[in-house]
Amino acid sequence: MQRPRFRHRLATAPGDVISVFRYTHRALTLVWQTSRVMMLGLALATLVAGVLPAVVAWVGQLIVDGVVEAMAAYDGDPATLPTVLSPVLSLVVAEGALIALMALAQRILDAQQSLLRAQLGQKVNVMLLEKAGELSLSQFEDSEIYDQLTRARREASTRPLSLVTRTFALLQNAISLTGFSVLLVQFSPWALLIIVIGALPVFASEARFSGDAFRLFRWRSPQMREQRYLETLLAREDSIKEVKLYALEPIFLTRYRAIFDTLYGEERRLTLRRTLWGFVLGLLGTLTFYAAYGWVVFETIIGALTLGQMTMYLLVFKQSQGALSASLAAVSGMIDDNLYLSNLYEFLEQPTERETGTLTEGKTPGDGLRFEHISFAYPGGEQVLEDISLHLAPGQSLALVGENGSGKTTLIKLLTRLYQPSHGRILLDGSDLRDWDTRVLRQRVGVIFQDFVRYQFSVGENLGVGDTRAFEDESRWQHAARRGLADGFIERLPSGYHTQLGRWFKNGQELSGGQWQKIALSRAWMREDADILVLDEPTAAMDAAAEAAVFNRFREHSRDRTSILISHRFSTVRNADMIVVMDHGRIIEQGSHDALMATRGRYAELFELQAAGYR
Ligand SMILES: Nc1ncnc2c1ncn2[C@@H]1O[C@H](COP(=O)(O)OP(=O)(O)OP(=O)(O)O)[C@@H](O)[C@H]1O
Repeated sequence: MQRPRFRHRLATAPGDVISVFRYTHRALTLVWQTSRVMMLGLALATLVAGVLPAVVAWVGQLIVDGVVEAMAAYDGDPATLPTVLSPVLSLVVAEGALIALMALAQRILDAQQSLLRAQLGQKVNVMLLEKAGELSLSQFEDSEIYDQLTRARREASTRPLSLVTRTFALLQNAISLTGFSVLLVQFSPWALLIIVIGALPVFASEARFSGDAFRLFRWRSPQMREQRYLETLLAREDSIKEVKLYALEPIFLTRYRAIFDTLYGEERRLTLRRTLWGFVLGLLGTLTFYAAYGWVVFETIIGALTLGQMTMYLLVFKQSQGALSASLAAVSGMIDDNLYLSNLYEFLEQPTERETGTLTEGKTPGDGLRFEHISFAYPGGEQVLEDISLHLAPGQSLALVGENGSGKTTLIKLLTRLYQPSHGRILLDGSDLRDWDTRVLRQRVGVIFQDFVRYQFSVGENLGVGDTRAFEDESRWQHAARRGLADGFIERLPSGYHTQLGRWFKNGQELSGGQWQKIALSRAWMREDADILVLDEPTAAMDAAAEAAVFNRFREHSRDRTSILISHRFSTVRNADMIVVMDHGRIIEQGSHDALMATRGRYAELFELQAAGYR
């Protein structure tokens, strides 16, 4: 399979370098909102951990000079030993205590970070899921938005904390550096310059490569998604049956490997370049350090520095170099985090369509449902519904028939406002669906789609999802199950309504296709307030006796409700008050069974065909 190659350095506008920090403030706010106490704790521990190294270096100098002085003062008389020793020893104790304090500050920092990481990960994931809930169905079906969501879920939950940690690391190292600079400047201001010059090239190359790494991450996210999908196919119980029977593993695995090979190739190229440049430019740092080393040694030999000062300056040189490169690494890490956060915020800022109106009641209650010249095309797709007009009075039953793909389910998606018509309008009780409060609207409509969800929950909860207010109400479950004719088999299950369904969790019980459909039907019956019931091929998996029983029960309970039934079985369709025959998105015939049979059109033809099949 030919796959596009990633080209490094796609586009970096000059403004990017500054704008790259635009999310730092937001990340800080996010962490602040998550836990003020911990953020303050982090700041304090950072300050302590930042100041201490310079103090330790200074005490170190005092110790060495103290030792030299004590050596000179000690005249061999053991009686004077305590007086000579005690100042130096107390300095040693002080340094030990400082080191212990530093270790404590570091531990506290680590502990706070790991707790904050957990809290923030959860917070960002909830933000992402809440946002996902606000997206419209067409946004969900947009592969770019889906990519953004996947990328954000994979990376972004750890990035806000990482950004904050790095901001603090930068502060900590900047504080240490200031301390070191105070000491170093006394030696020579040039020494400072040498250190800065040594560190800059590595930083520049790191910043550049992290930009490249991010662009690579973005570029490959569709392929990563494809890989995840193949993993799902190969490792999940609902697909593994077919994969095994058709012996698909080799094909899927080959594809899986091919994707990896392309991605890995790009990653290797980048890693190699990054390592090579990191090493070469890092040598510059080592070089400057040893130049400074030579200089300090020289100054000590000619007597300009004491031995204590030499030890201190060498330590300070080493540590300031460390602190500087840690600061620069923090900055380049911050650039990195900002890039990944840009992805998170791009997703969170995706405009969502205003989904809801305010109406809770129509202008002319009792008018029922009206489709007026409805046309519709899925985003980026062709027209699938054309000029559909229909009126359905309360209590009437409608059956939709037509070939596969003729637009029946799409019509229901428009009725439930999962999509908006491209032209025309749908009225409920005289008011446009767009003006209805979607929550009220959806409470009035009970729908079971062909591809209803088989939740890996208990039986009762699988019914309860039909009405969130009665999600855990066992008597309502039982009532709904009786209407959907599911009560019989549910009561025979090991734990009745509390039996876990599906195979993902412990003691899960799998149901047959027909049993699942009865669960779905009962779920629709949970909607007691719904005055419009829609069943999209609800009985395709049931045996003939079960189907007949379901429809008798359905008619009995839906007498005062409007019902819409989609079915390919004409025996169930014939009893509807009105039958609508669809073809390529248009209505080609409509009327009662008898009227349609009398006109001897498409309906009559299809009905005869099915009837002949049963004879
Ligand atoms: N989410 C979607 N995005 C784009 N096109 C879609 C989508 N869902 C359906 N379609 C297209 O819309 C057309 C109508 O599909 P629809 O599901 O409404 O048909 P149907 O009459 O319910 O078919 P069936 O009897 O097979 O259930 C089909 O051509 C299909 O390819």
